[in-house]
Amino acid sequence: MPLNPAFADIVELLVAVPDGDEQAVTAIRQRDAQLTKPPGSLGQLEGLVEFLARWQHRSKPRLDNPMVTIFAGNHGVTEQGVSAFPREVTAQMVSNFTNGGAAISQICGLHEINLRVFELALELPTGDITKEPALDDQMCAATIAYGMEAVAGKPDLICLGEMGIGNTTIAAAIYAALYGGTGADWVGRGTGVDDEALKRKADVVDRALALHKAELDHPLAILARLGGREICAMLGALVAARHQKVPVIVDGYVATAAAAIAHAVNPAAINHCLFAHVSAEGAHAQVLSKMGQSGLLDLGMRLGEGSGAALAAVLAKTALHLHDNMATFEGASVSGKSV
Ligand SMILES: Cc1cc2ncn([C@H]3O[C@H](COP(=O)(O)O)[C@@H](O)[C@H]3O)c2cc1C
Ligand SMILES: O=C(O)c1cccnc1
Repeated sequence: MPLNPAFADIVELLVAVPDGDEQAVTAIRQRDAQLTKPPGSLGQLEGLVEFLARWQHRSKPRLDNPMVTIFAGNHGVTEQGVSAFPREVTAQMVSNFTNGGAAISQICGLHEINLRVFELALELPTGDITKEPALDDQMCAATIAYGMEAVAGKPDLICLGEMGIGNTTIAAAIYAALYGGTGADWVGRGTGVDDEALKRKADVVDRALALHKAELDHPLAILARLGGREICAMLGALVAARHQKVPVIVDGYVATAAAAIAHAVNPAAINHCLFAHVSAEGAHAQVLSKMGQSGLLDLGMRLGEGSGAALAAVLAKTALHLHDNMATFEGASVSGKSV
């Protein structure tokens, strides 16, 4: 089927992505070589500073205004008994985020990271993907556009997180549609479903793929048929960030689905994204490897909410602090490398 013209703008933004700033990276490497440590000894922390410089297009990157965004949406597929928790929890957790009681609220509070929650029509769950499309193309495109607003406050780093009961099933369906295989290859326990519900999740993915198979011929068609509002909005935030020179840290199994859609349109569209961690959920490691990526951390986490991404941002803040504040060999009168 020809792609709906509603998606023309987003395709254009995903295809015409700006390159990173390699001069800024060179400046970082020059300063790093002067710092009082053996070259390379801070390992991936050095790479984090280069990542910030390359995608902020600044030889002196800043993290004065890092932001975690949580996009929240509800899913018709919860009718199929695919989550250990009821749908109402999505809205309840949105209150918990703003009241400070959620894990992500505490991580952000402790480390001075801004937290913004975007509620996406929680009273209007998407269509049950075993029976109908999740969203129509217009609504999908409009929600992608809405997600672009996330970069309006000029954050210097954006962490993509989500909340949506049922959305690990949705992410699994997207991965199965993009990469092939059956539901069983991609589903995991999400909020902690038992063996029976795990089988049900796999079956739900298989039935959804069978129902929509004639219309899964473009990554954005896959997103509309199978996706969720929060995944659409995360895609919008991701691509807007690239054009606004904002590096992105992608959270876990669910947030990665937005990056997978972008990658399927244009692999270079996710070059400004860092994948925070390998989630314990389902086949997250395989998804990352399909995109030629790996997770920075591997802590056995499977929460969502942007929690893994926020922890990666803490490491990025630390890495940048070291880069900015360590003494040079000359300044501290420490002898440089002798051989
Ligand atoms: C209290 C609570 C807090 C959460 N925070 C994130 N999630 C995570 O779990 C959900 C996905 O799992 P499933 O597909 O099994 O429903 C998402 O909302 C995700 O962000 C939570 C889930 C619960 C129950
Ligand atoms: O890794 C994730 O994003 C995840 C895992 C389980 C439940 N919700 C989210």
